[in-house]
Amino acid sequence: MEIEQTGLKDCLIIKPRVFEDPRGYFFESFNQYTFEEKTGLSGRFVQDNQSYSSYGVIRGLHAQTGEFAQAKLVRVTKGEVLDVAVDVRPGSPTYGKHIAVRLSAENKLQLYIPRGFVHGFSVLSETAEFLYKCDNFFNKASETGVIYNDKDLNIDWLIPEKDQAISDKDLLLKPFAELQHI
Ligand SMILES: Cc1cn([C@H]2C[C@H](O)[C@@H](COP(=O)(O)OP(=O)(O)O[C@H]3O[C@H](C)C(=O)[C@H](O)[C@H]3O)O2)c(=O)[nH]c1=O
Repeated sequence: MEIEQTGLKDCLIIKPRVFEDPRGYFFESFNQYTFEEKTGLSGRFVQDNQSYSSYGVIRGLHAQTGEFAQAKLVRVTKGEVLDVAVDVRPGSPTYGKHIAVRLSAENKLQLYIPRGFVHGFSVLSETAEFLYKCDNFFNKASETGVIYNDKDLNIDWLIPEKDQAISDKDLLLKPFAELQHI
């Protein structure tokens, strides 16, 4: 697997080694030993999640706070998304900066998002299947986030406003300026 830095400390783009042959392809979507050896980060994940969304859906920007903060290793197994991670780590030199990367079943790229980031994605294809590993368990009481169209973050989700589909829950998320540190 190859690691690409994003400019946000420990937020990494991961390109797995894909073995192709006349039957199709094979790749290790996760190997704890290889992950830890290549990244120098903990590869101890405790929960796998999967979501399925249609074109125009924007999920996020979400995080869990405090002792339930989560690092995530995200990938797409059907379709394509624009995956966005925003650094909100206390004292980070890149506080408020974000990375946006296209993840797709085609490119098989993964994004490792450390604890202390809010995370979201927009669906660029007709549908998208989104899988991710978390290094901490779900804890509803610890959920927080930033509204997807925050003016300070000014994220380009690559989805025309008329096509955007946002949950009522996400419409209630706070502005970035009001977010307490994760
Ligand atoms: C996240 C989560 C949710 N749920 C339940 C709670 C809700 O009744 C239902 C849907 O949850 P939610 O609307 O929060 O799902 P998403 O909007 O996809 O949330 C995720 O979206 C962004 C992209 C993230 O990075 C987070 O991991 C996560 O917040 O699943 C669980 O039972 N376990 C869980 O770990």
